[in-house]
Amino acid sequence: MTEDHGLMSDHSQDDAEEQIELTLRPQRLQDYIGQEKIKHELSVYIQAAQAREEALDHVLLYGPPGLGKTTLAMVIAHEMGVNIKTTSGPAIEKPGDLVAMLNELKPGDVLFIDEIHRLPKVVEEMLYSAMEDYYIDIVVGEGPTAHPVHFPLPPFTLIGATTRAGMLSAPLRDRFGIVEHMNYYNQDELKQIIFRSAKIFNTKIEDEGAHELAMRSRGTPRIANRLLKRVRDFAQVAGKPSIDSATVSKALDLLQVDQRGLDGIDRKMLLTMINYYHGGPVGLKTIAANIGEETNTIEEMYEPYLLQIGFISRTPRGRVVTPAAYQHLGIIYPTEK
Ligand SMILES: Nc1ncnc2c1ncn2[C@@H]1O[C@H](COP(=O)(O)OP(=O)(O)OP(=O)(O)O)[C@@H](O)[C@H]1O
Ligand SMILES: [Mg+2]
Repeated sequence: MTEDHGLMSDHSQDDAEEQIELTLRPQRLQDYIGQEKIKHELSVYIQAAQAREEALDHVLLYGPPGLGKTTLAMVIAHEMGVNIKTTSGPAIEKPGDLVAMLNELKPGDVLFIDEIHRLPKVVEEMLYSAMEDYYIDIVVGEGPTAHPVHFPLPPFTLIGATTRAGMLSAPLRDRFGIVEHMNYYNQDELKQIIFRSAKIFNTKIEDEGAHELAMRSRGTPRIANRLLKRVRDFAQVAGKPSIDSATVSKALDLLQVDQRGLDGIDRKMLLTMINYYHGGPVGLKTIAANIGEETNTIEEMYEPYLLQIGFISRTPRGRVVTPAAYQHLGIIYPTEK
């Protein structure tokens, strides 16, 4: 089978930024940093499927944005030695779009659907039989000439990515044999990712610089890589031969990314809860309305990290700001609430 990973099917892939993104992406499981439990499990399933000469079971990857779901899907295809076609839930508007994608699959190929929770219902329902028994039934023609056509598919692997598994309907979720929860990366893993990316960028970064950057990257490789690019610019303009921790601090202070990786919106959210609601409990909708963000954005992008580092907690009555967050923000925790 060829090495076409279907990358060219994405519209914006030809600009330089995207090219760098491609080189940044590890190709093999062994180059994929962190997520040890997931990698271990996948390597077993991949070896077993290969030995049986079968397609890998369908895989659902869920977790906050930027943790490497797309990258992992490509790694899986690469390890299986098959092609990957990539698309996303919102891009598949009608059943015909899905049929066109499925039609291109060869035995064992991977179909990657990002944001799979955003598939239209009719398309999702077609996936049920495609995933379970490798066929789809479509209706061809209209009115009196309309007739059903049974359309067999080659055995294939669907890899779905979503920010929250709870957003998938039960019938869809149940059809994934392998379900993996992606976790935030620890400092050490982020440092490794930063060193790896720096090497690809042909940039030198000192150990302390990488450490500082890792601390401010929200446990997220995509953020680490993005901040690395910006910090590199600052170091270059300042004429530094390598990125040191002072340069990282200075650049990220300017970018308003603080020492725990919180950005303006995180701080606005915490401060709103503290200043207007005595630190909570506050309902999600109230927070969203106050800071002018969608509830979804808060739930998928901001809240998981704040929960992870213990800056907020969830109670049945709403979100609560923790003493650790007060301390981080330099605000005295009210003794009486
Ligand atoms: N484990 C990893 N090791 C090395 N680099 C990684 C790893 N995970 C992600 N990256 C890098 O981080 C960036 C973001 O990864 P990717 O696009 O796969 O994230 P994602 O989880 O699919 O994000 P989203 O959920 O927003 O689509 C890429 O540049 C990728 O190379
Ligand atoms: Mg992605």
